[in-house]
Amino acid sequence: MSTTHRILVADPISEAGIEKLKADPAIDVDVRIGISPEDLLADAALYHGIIVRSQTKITREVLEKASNLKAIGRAGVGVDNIDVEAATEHGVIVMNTPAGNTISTAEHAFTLMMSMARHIPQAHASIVAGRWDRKKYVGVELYQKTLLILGMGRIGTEFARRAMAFGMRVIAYDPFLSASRARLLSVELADQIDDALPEADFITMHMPLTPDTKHLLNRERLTEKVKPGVRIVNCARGGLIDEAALADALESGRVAGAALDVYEAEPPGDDFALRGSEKMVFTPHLGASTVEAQENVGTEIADTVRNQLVDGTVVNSVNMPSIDPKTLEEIGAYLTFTESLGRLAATVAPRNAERFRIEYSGGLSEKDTTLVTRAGLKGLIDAAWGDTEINYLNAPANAKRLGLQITESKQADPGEFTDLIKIIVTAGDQTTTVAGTLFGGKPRVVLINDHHVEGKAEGNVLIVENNDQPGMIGQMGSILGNHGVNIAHMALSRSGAGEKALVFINLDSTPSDEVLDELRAQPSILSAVTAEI
Ligand SMILES: NC(=O)C1=CN([C@@H]2O[C@H](COP(=O)(O)OP(=O)(O)OC[C@H]3O[C@@H](n4cnc5c(N)ncnc54)[C@H](O)[C@@H]3O)[C@@H](O)[C@H]2O)C=CC1
Ligand SMILES: O=C(O)CCC(=O)C(=O)O
Repeated sequence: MSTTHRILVADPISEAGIEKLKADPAIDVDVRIGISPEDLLADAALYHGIIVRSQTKITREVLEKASNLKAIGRAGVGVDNIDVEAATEHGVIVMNTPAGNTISTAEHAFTLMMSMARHIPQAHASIVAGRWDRKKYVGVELYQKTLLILGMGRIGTEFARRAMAFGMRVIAYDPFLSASRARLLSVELADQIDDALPEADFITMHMPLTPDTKHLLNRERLTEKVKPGVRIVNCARGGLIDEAALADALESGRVAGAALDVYEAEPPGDDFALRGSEKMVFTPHLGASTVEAQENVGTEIADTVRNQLVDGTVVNSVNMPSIDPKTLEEIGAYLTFTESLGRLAATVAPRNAERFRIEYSGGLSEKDTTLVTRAGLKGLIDAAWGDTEINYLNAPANAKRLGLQITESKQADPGEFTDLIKIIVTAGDQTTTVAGTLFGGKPRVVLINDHHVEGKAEGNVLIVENNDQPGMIGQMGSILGNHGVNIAHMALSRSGAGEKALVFINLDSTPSDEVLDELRAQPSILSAVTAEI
């Protein structure tokens, strides 16, 4: 029976995007534009997917109520209206449409720069008011001026192309931009923002708002570092500029003008210091508001959220590595198996694990194993801490919360296996190792601490450590048989004759505590643990 996935469209997206969802039999779509925060909280549990632009806030509170939610789609770039950390903790994938509005936003920012350079909005208003102010609105050319681009990503790059066509010298400041990429784009790369600020006649900002970028243009930079007479454009995020400091810098004349599409508070409140300034150009967050950009992001986000819910595909996620159907097929077989290994490790390891190390050898060492590691972690945390809410997405965040350190290593040489996955769990000075592989596609446990076994990594398992002496297998078999527990498969291992031995038993049912107590009471049985892996 096919499942229907219910998607809420909470903000306006293109009709084409909504039509795509409506036409899909696997999707049940609710279009509730402008849904109130109260209604969103009340109905959050109804939805598997939610699509937003920037109006609807997906808060931690909403995520706590949204017990069926799997995916949030943002028709646009910035995800500041979504509590991504809370989404990750709740195992909800957040995806956006990074490229769909790049051109529109770059064109809008460029338009703001030109309007500011030539006082277009002020001159227009003066005509509307019945004046003919030809002397008042003398502008400046862009030609041969120096432009500083702060944030040379998609939009910054498109802005640079347009600026060069106008004959501007372009400097880029972006800590993540390599020298070779800067050369390729024909821009000068600034190592330090403060070295570039005194050179720029124009500055444009194209980076996300993060704790590092908040008030990047702060009071000191706006009043002491920028070139006197600079003009500034911000079409990225409001908090990048200290608006109060900008108002003072405009007042003093250090900054000649500024053009904003984004604000510290949206919409700006009554206390908005810049509102009355003649040197300002404003638009109400219109960067992505074109027919083309909205068509792009609306259809793209509809596909992205639909594909995630229906096929498990992850693209353009801000909190999860991308996974396409081909990779999913390549590593899919290892996911459940590695989760089983994680559960097994939790069963054999002492409580309060502090470190989780996963080693890949052989063919797997060449693949993207991010999700496989998360699968192992999920199995361990679920079995050791009883956290059934754990999933591939929130496993690393939960490991951090539990104080569990994670390391991953890879080596090409697989030893005697084609692929080998080893999980090593450490608690204090105790270390537990389990390893497994796929034999002809069948999951097998091949190592438990220093015991080499060949156990089936599935279902109910019983692991018994005992002194190697005659009659032990019969003893275990009788205890299990007396309690009606049937053995499906058994694998034996011993360090050497008369030393310690390990028996890995697959059972048809879960043995009771009574069975385990009876086994543990045998003088030659050193330990007996059971798990459903
Ligand atoms: N006004 C509007 O309607 C729109 C605004 N935006 C905003 O524009 C911004 C840029 O968008 P894209 O170019 O698509 O993003 P992007 O991710 O392609 O580029 C952002 C760039 O900022 C750089 N960066 C990060 N931290 C930095 C720092 N501390 N200093 C300097 N550079 C830093 C990154 O390395 C990256 O190259 C985003 O904040 C986005 O939310 C995007 C679309 C529409
Ligand atoms: O949805 C919108 O119009 C806002 C676009 C935006 O700011 C973004 O994509 O980051």
